[in-house]
Amino acid sequence: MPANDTRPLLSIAGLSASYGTPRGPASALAQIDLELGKGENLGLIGESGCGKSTLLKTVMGVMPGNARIDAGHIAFQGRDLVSASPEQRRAVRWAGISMVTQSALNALNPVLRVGDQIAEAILAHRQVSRAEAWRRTQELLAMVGVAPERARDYPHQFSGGMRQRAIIAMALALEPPLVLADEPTTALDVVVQDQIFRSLRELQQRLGFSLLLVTHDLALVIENCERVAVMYAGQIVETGPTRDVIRRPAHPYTLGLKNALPRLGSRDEPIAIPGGPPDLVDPPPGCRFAARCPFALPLCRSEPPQLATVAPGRRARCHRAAEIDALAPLAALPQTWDALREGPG
Ligand SMILES: Nc1ncnc2c1ncn2[C@@H]1O[C@H](COP(=O)(O)OP(=O)(O)OP(=O)(O)O)[C@@H](O)[C@H]1O
Repeated sequence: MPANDTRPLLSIAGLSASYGTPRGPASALAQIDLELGKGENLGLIGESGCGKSTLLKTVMGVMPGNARIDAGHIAFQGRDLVSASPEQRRAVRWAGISMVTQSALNALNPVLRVGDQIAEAILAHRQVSRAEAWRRTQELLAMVGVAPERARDYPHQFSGGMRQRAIIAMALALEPPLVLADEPTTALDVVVQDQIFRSLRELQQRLGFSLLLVTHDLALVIENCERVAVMYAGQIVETGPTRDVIRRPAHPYTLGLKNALPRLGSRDEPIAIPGGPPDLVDPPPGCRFAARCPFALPLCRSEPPQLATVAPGRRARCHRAAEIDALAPLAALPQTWDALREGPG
């Protein structure tokens, strides 16, 4: 991409995807619009099953066999990946877009030395000698905070944190402009998690990659991502600068997520959002959050809201987004959600 290119690094527009299931297609992603600039960090949050991993796998081009893209585009450096040939896709994978997943144990081959696995990734994409690939591997391990001589170890000789660092080294091996991270530190304790994120940020300063971070941990997003996208039942319901979204959510679901967090310095109990997500095989005709939303109107149950700009740099998918300042204080009250628990009407 030329240095003066002002296009976003990644631009997802109208992306819908589904999984084939015995009951019919499950709408796992619906009309996803998302942009990520060069060097930017975007956090993707939302409850389990909302489609975060599906979105990353779709961008990476590693969807399972029963998944299909139904509509939309994923432009990476201005080129559409949805219509790209398998060869073009392969060329982008790892060299253009790499992925760090939650389970380093599954991502590393237990019978190969860690260093060999990283060196192989380099040799598969770059015209370099084995010696050069090995030198680069040691350099990469040092960069992520693993002693280079440990390159000769097998994965089982590494601690969980070291394995995760090795996976990050592998993801950065070809210096891709975009790194997708799916709960990269969830299995690790908080101290190791902090160390890994510190290294990631340092590496980012040196290498300049963009990061799309999937996590259920809002604190990680607040610390590491300047922008956040909130997902619910396969849709983006809100995006914007992290601080603004957390401080003043523009969507009732984000208000609910905030309530579910333990509040620092407060004796108030976290408030859970009652109910569960809709059936993705037969999603509701209106807003996908309507059944759990204390502010839903008849319109919300019949008309799907669009992801609309609500302030500069901020978008929300809610018919009542304009009234959110009046609704927010109500959302902080447990009885608002209790009414929903007792059933509508
Ligand atoms: N291979 C599959 N076949 C059918 N349905 C699937 C498949 N993989 C995921 N799903 C469904 O697609 C939806 C989105 O799942 P996905 O794993 O993307 O969510 P997630 O937000 O990443 O969840 P988690 O935080 O638990 O990882 C869920 O309803 C899930 O059950």
